[in-house]
This record gives sequence, C-alpha cells and structure tokens, in this order.
Amino acid sequence: MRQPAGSILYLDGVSVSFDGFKALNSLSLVIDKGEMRTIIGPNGAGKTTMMDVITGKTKPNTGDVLFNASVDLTKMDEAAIANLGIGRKFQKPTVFEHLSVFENLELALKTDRGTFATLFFHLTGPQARRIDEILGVIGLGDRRKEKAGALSHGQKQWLEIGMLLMQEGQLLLLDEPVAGMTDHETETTARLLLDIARERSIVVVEHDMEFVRALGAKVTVLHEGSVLAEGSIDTVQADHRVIEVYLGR
Ligand SMILES: Nc1ncnc2c1ncn2[C@@H]1O[C@H](COP(=O)(O)OP(=O)(O)OP(=O)(O)O)[C@@H](O)[C@H]1O
Repeated sequence: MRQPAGSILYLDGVSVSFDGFKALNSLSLVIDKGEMRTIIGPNGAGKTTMMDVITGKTKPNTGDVLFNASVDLTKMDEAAIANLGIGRKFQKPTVFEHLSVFENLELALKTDRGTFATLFFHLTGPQARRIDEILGVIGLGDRRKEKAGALSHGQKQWLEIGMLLMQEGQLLLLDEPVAGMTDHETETTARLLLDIARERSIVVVEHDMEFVRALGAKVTVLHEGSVLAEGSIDTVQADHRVIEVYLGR
C-alpha cells in the first residue's frame, strides 16, 4: 500500500461488519489531491458503506481513514468531518423546494447562522457575488428566482451540487448523480463535474457506464467490500474478473 503523502483521502485495511457480514473487507484506496475518481461495482459491493465510513456515519471495525494525509476521520463525528470540507451528495436531490434557487444557495453559505437567521440576513457583496458565480457554474442563472420545486430532476441535482460548492469543500462525494436523468442532462452533468474538478477532489459512485466514460477519470471497481480492479474505463471493462462479477449477479 502507498504512503498517505499527497493524498486527499487514504483508506487502508478498512473493514466494516454488520452482524458478522463484511460490507467492507480490508478496503484500501488512495485518492490524490485534485483527483477525480469514479467508483463502480455491483449492488452490495460496499460503495455506500465506503461513503458512510468517510463521512463518519459508520465507524470501521478496523483500518485507517485519513483526510489530507494526516487527519484521522475514524476519530471524528459527522459534523466535524463536514466542517473539514468533505461534502456529500446523496442520490436523491434534497433541495428546499419551497425556496427559490437563489435562497437555496444562500442557505448553503458557510456560516454559523441557523436557517431562520439566514433568511433575514443581508448578504455581503462577496457572498452575493459567490452565489452569482455558482449560479453560472451550475447553469441556473436565469432560474435564480424560481422555486426549486419547479426545477427538473436534473436541475435540482445541479442546484444541490451548487450548494456543496457554496461550502467550499475540498472533497466532494457524489452518490449516483445522474440516476434518473435524461441523456442530455447526463452529458451536462459530466461537463459540470469536469469543470468543478479543476479546483477540488471528487469521488463519484455511479452505475451509468456512458457517464463514467465521459468523466474520463480513473475507475475503481469494488466487489465484496474490497478493490477488485483499478484503471481506465477501458482497462476495467476488459478485465475478466470485472466482467465475471457483473455478469454473475
Ligand atoms: N446497516 C446495515 N446492516 C446490515 N447490512 C448492511 C447494512 N448496510 C449495508 N449492509 C450490507 O452491506 C453490503 C454492502 O452494502 P452497500 O449499500 O455498501 O453496497 P453498495 O455497493 O452501495 O450497493 P448499491 O449499489 O446497491 O447501492 C450489502 O450486502 C448490504 O446489504
């Protein structure tokens, strides 16, 4: 196993058991600073459990989980890990439907204020500019005043990615961001992620192989809680072990 130096995320020998069943089985994985990585694997491979371990929702039974090569995430709770700059997006969009697109981004501003105070707070110039900038990045500038509930499924996902960007995270974890999207929305999402990956590290769990291909990132294949294969999409798709686990399910 490589040393953690230079990594944004370092997992070594991570195991998680649920009633004796190993959802993660000595998983080792290193993501470099600034890297985008896609994680694939059949149902039950341990992808969600891996995200849960990184974000502190699940504590591993054994193994090292280091952020920025030195911060031990196994010793921290979920809120503390989020505060470090690790943002997670679940598969389903969870935007505030009754608030406008702009207000959703405003709520995501990294401040100590609660929801109520935030809505009555006057934005500073830099904060308003930051929201404008993010609206441009996620392509929703002309929808800013609309209620988030009126957006399409894809647009809601982009808004939620925008909310993560507002929090200035160094590492974004995205769980199946294009599930349920149209082909056009999927292509737009690939461009969006490639754009935002220039300034942060991103881990994407995804089943959609066309999308994985469009991202062009290194692919890690999980199977039965550990890494089965790693490399370009072409390399892993040609790997007979990978073909076997996908055909065998
Ligand atoms: N809280 C839990 N209690 C018991 N078993 C669990 C728990 N969470 C996950 N598992 C089991 O651990 C294994 C890995 O699950 P996990 O959700 O991490 O897989 P996944 O790769 O995300 O799958 P999918 O692609 O279906 O989302 C599965 O067999 C699952 O049933």
